[in-house]
Amino acid sequence: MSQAVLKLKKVIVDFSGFKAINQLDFAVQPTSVHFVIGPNGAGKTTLLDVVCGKTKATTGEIKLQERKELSKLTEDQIVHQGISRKFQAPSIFQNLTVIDNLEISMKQKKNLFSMIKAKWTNEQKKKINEMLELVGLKKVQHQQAGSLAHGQKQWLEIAMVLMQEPDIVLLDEPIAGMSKKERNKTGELITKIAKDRAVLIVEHDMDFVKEYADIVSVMHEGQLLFEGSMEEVQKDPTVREVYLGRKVEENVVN
Ligand SMILES: Nc1ncnc2c1ncn2[C@@H]1O[C@H](COP(=O)(O)OP(=O)(O)OP(=O)(O)O)[C@@H](O)[C@H]1O
Repeated sequence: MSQAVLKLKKVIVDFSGFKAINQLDFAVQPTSVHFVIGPNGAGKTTLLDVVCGKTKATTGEIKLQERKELSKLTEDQIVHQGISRKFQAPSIFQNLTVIDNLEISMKQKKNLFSMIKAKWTNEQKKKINEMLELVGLKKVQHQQAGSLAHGQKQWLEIAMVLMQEPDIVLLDEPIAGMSKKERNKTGELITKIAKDRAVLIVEHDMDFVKEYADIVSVMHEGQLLFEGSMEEVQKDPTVREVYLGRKVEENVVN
C-alpha cells in the first residue's frame, strides 16, 4: 500500500469527559474513495471536524503526508495545507453567478472585492473552464447560483472546494436530498475527483457506499471497529453485531 496522505495517531476528542473520538488511529490513502460509516453518534462527523480543524483534538497527532502536524493549526491554515471540506448545507454565494463563485474560490485570492475585480490569466481561465466541465455546470455558468437545482448547487460547491487544489476532500453526506439521477452523477464525479486526490466521505446511504467505495471504515464509539472493502464490512461479525437492530443503517448487514 502507498504512503498514507493523512494519518491520525491516538487522537482523542474529549467533550467535558465524553470521548467522541477515543484513541483513534486512522489513515487515508492517496487517490482513494474512502467512506466512513457507523451508527448514530459513532464519531464520524467529529472525525471530519477534527481533521479540518473545526474541533481541536484533546490529544494525539494528525499528519498530512507525514510532514505537517495539523492539530495545532487553524481551519484556514489547514485548508492551505491541502485539506478542504464541503459541508452538508450549501455555502455558495446565491446572488453570484456560477462562474463568479468559482473565481472567488480560486486558491491564493484574498478578499471578495479584489477577487471579483481580478483579471484572470489564461491559465486561471482554463482551470475554471475545466472545473465547469468536470462538474457538468458549463451550460449554467452565467446563471445565478441561487437559481440552480439542489444537485447542481452541491456540485458547484464541490467545484469550489476543488479550486483550493486540496490533497484531500472531505464530504459530509454529499447525496442527501438528491434524486437517483443526481446521486449517480455525484458518484461518478467523486470517482473522477479521486483520480488525483483522496476523498473522505461520511455517508449513511449504504447502496451509495457499496457502489463507489474503495475502502470503508466503520466507526463505533469513537473508535475504528473495522476497515476493508464494503464486501468485507458486510461479512464481518462485529460490524453485524453493532448494526443489528439499528433501523437507520440496517441495510448494511443485508
Ligand atoms: N460539541 C459537542 N459537545 C458534546 N458532545 C458532542 C459534541 N459534538 C458531538 N458530540 C457527541 O459526540 C458523539 C459523536 O457525535 P458525531 O456527530 O461525531 O457522531 P456521528 O457518527 O457523526 O453521528 P450521526 O451519524 O448521528 O451524525 C455524539 O454522542 C454527540 O452527541
